[in-house]
Amino acid sequence: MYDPTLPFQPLYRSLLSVPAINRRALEKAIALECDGVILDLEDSVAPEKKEEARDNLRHFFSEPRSQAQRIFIRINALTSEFAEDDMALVLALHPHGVVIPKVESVADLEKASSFLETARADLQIWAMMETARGILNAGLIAAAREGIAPRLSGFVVGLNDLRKETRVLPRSGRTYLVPWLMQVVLAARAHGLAVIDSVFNDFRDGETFEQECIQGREMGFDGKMLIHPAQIEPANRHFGPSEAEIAEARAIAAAFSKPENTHLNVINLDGRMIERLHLEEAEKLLAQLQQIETRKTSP
Ligand SMILES: CC(C)(COP(=O)(O)OP(=O)(O)OC[C@H]1O[C@@H](n2cnc3c(N)ncnc32)[C@H](O)[C@@H]1OP(=O)(O)O)[C@@H](O)C(=O)NCCC(=O)NCCSC(=O)C[C@H](O)C(=O)O
Ligand SMILES: [Mg+2]
Repeated sequence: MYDPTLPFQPLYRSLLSVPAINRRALEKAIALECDGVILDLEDSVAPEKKEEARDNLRHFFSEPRSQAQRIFIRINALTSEFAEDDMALVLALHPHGVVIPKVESVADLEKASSFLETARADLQIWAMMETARGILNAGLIAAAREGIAPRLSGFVVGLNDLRKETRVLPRSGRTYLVPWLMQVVLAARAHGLAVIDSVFNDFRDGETFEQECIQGREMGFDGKMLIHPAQIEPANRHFGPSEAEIAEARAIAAAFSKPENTHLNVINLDGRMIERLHLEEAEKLLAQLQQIETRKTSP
């Protein structure tokens, strides 16, 4: 069963992007059931509105808000004239993490880390994987977590930028993009990062969105970056454990807890070979379920 001693793994099923310039959306975001919000200072804010958007975030952080949501700030590109002021804001507001757009190299992470030298150790860096160079270097970038960028905690794919640069057309099933998506997942998993699938722009097309969530989950993503509140419920559903997975995890945990199986590493469960690695997976899934249940009841 659920073991409270397992390390705390935050939920990242649904990360909603909220334009920092949109006060109404910022107000609404607090009460939404997404696992996290990405307060966006980059693409959704016009250049002349950046300072007003930063002011909105100062106000947002001064208000009481849900402890259940992870809060990220997406800054402008490190090469832009806005990055320094954005990072100063991040230092002042202490979100859970800062999302760096268009990360292409380890040097980008070094630069981001240097801005945050005086920040609390738990302030995370998340990197957007959304350029051709970024995807090519995904393994090296992820490995920086074990070297010069220990704050690095997650990747978020950005397909709008990646499609623009590579000219891959938006087609059903994301056929030509799948190898690059899998490269990002592989790099993230090799170095213990969370990994989040890209936004889906047609927020009124719920059916295709659900298919993309199913695909993202099958590819190994932890969750999806979202642009609209209507996408939260399906993302939470598809990136959370299904009824069948819960039943299976419980059956595996129950089987290994039987006295006759205590000293066995491999057992026969209804005609299938089950090993202790499956028990670890089952325990992780049940821990995630427990967190989801707790979220429903916590303010
Ligand atoms: C896309 C939108 C501009 C649509 O907004 P709107 O026209 O207001 O839609 P609705 O009328 O359907 O909205 C219904 C209510 O929901 C609120 N709302 C909408 N979106 C959000 C949101 N993101 N967060 C919180 N609340 C939201 C509206 O205010 C309405 O409320 P009410 O007034 O009570 O009825 C809009 O959805 C939007 O701006 N979305 C986010 C855009 C964004 O953040 N873009 C940047 C991230 S995308 C990205 O990162 C791409 C990546 O870099 C890449 O390369 O791929
Ligand atoms: Mg982008």
